[in-house]
Amino acid sequence: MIYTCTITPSIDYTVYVPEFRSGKLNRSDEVYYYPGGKGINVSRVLKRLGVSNQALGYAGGFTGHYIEEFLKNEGVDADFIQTSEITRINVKIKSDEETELNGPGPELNGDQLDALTEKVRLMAEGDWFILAGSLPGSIDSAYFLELANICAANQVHFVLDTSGPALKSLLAAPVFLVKPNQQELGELFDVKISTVAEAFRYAKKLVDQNTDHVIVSMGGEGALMVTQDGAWLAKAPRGQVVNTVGSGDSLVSGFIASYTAQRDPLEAFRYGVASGSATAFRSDLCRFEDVENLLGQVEIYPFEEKGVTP
Ligand SMILES: Nc1ncnc2c1ncn2[C@@H]1O[C@H](COP(=O)(O)OP(=O)(O)OP(=O)(O)O)[C@@H](O)[C@H]1O
Ligand SMILES: O=P(O)(O)OC[C@@]1(O)O[C@H](CO)[C@@H](O)[C@@H]1O
Repeated sequence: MIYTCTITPSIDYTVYVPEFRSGKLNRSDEVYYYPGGKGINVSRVLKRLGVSNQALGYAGGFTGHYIEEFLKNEGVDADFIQTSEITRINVKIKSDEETELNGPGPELNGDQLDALTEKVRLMAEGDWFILAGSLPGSIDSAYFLELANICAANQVHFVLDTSGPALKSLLAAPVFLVKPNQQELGELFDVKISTVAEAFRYAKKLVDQNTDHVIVSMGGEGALMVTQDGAWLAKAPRGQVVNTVGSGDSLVSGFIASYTAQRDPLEAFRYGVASGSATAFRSDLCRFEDVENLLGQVEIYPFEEKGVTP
């Protein structure tokens, strides 16, 4: 079974304005209320790709209720631990640029944390645990490391798509896949990464540490995958960008959907990049047909430290 986990879900209040003017009154006649948070996005895309999974995490208040109802209507299985706090609303402004305003995650007490630990303990060998999205600073990183160690002990594949201080400590545990974007990878090492060669160098450090697959996503430029067996660069397909929110999460979904079916990391990488781009070309997340249509347009090249080998 595949489990996603979103500690900090959101409603993504997505507003299209032809020209956004900061400090002024802006009016929009096109708005959407998507359930968000990275793990939830991963779950929704997995479901669209025909892969059954369960969304775990925390939700509360009227916004939490909205998210649960939305997922139920889409047929996405969810089992959230309830919070007394209202789940955040993140504002996504789509104009000539994309502007985001994300709220904080919930304050969680010991019982709420224990309830998640218990769910992780019950996972079986061969299951997948995808921890995605921001991890509140109010929770000690040691807690997340404990979850990672339970996964390792029970041979549950551990996948990470998060950022910040907790990510740094979590990479001490065995990780099947981590998907930082270029900026998040840089933050891990306190450097600014501006070239693929630099991304390769730091991704390789993670592979040499304890991570099987590192995928560094680079927006419209595509992505770089580094494993013990080599490194590959995928060029993203070109298209009309509508809303890139969730494209990184879709990459993770596409990779896992393909990998669990074929156990072929390169094909999974291709499927992941196609899924990420398919989401960038839609207002909401990608659909199965979108991914299949883009698959043939994802070009993959082996990458060597000197550069790309076409
Ligand atoms: N402008 C774009 N054109 C084509 N594909 C894109 C574009 N932006 C993103 N993608 C696709 O989505 C993948 C992930 O994008 P990105 O690096 O922006 O992830 P991210 O920063 O983790 O995003 P998010 O946190 O919103 O999910 C890219 O590797 C690429 O395949
Ligand atoms: O604040 P976080 O947890 O880092 O990111 C949350 C978020 O921006 O990520 C998703 C897209 O990846 C959105 O659905 C959501 O609003």
